[in-house]
Amino acid sequence: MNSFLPDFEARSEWASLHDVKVAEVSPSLEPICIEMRVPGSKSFTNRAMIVGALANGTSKFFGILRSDDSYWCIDTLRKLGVDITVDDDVVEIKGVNTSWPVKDAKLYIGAAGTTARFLPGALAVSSSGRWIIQGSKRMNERPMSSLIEALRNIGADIRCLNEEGYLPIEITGNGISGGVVNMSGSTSSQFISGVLLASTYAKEPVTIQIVDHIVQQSYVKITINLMRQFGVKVEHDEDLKRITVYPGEYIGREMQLEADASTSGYFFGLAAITNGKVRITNLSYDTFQPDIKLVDVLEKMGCRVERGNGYIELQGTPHLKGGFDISMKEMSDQTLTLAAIAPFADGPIAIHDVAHIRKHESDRIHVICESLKQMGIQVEEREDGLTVYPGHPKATVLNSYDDHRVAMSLAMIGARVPGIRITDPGSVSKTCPTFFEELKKLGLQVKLEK
Ligand SMILES: O=C(O)C1=C[C@@H](OP(=O)(O)O)[C@@H](O)[C@H](O)C1
Ligand SMILES: C=C(OP(=O)(O)O)C(=O)O
Repeated sequence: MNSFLPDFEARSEWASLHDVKVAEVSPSLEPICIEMRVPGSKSFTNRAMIVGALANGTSKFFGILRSDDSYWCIDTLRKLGVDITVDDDVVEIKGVNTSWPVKDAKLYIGAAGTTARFLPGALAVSSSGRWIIQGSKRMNERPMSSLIEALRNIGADIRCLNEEGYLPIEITGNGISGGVVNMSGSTSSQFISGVLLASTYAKEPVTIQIVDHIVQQSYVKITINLMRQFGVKVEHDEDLKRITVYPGEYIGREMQLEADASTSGYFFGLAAITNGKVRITNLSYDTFQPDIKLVDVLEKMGCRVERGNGYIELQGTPHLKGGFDISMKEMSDQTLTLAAIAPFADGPIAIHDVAHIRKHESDRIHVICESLKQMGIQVEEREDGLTVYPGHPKATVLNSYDDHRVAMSLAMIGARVPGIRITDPGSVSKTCPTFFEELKKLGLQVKLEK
């Protein structure tokens, strides 16, 4: 694994640390005590872009995330001929009402699971055009088959160009019909979101029946909520086993996007392990973003959480409680955050139900286990999770494996252990190019080596 090479092609103009080889992180000399804002949510940004582009009329989004994932999504939509103006974190987008002006293009979507899973349906609904979607090396290895199969079942014309079920794919715009489609949600919730987003433009209602369970159901709720806010009728039962979308159209509108709860998790985690205090002033507990629930876990571990009106404050503790089992299925992007916090707790923490994250930006279960072991921490790796035992991590050089969450989680350990060295720290640019700048603002000592 040490010969691992990042895929630099997926780093965009919005990435940071282009020529930085190593970031060394060491503890703050003062207790952490900060009020901060976090960048916009990746999930909201890329949904909003695609819905805004499909829509009838103009949309304006405030508080977008500027990162690799959103850069490639916007770049792709521009290559499709959509008129998009970006001014700092505000975007204006002139919807094309499903008629993409550029009818023939090769579209590079970088490493973004969201764009990879939301765009195919958005293209398939068009009545004409032929496009190729290709992704980063890792995105080309990540699963797409349930999505492709489901879209084909409602009439989409999609051809896999290399291996069946993977990018690159060719999509021919021929409209979609509708009907009942059975889907599995156990690999990725994004497949369900991708079919839902397209279904607005089917000729007949589309009903998705989930044959098993949806990992991270909340992301499907975010999709449904957004579709409704853009004027589309969606009905579902209580446990999201059956969801129906009625034919309609998205109507362009203005919208303030939420801050990223997943990014916030690292800063709450930093307060937790240093007995510090972090208040995030543009995030509310009242959100569908599942990762907000990390604060509940940290509260259970002894931290004090204030869920305010438009802010969340977390005060750490000198004595973090461990000794519990937890299912992270519903907030699996925080698995690595909790695994990095776990050595500082007073008992083992066993994380379950996250087998699907082996198919994310890296094989996350394996990578975090290897990294913790490298620091001398005892871990047990299981197919669906891991157990981390209390210990004293040793400073060492750690690979980020081109995975933003690996880099950000391991960097947190530097808040307690001087000299944690992370190679290719620029991988954070997928969702948070400013991460190491923020660490400095918290008081951590960060050295960037070229
Ligand atoms: O829909 C979304 O915005 C997301 C869904 C989740 O993916 P999976 O359901 O594939 O795990 C999550 O991990 C990802 O970061 C964002
Ligand atoms: C899994 C993630 O991203 P993606 O949207 O590429 O699936 C993530 O951000 O942790």
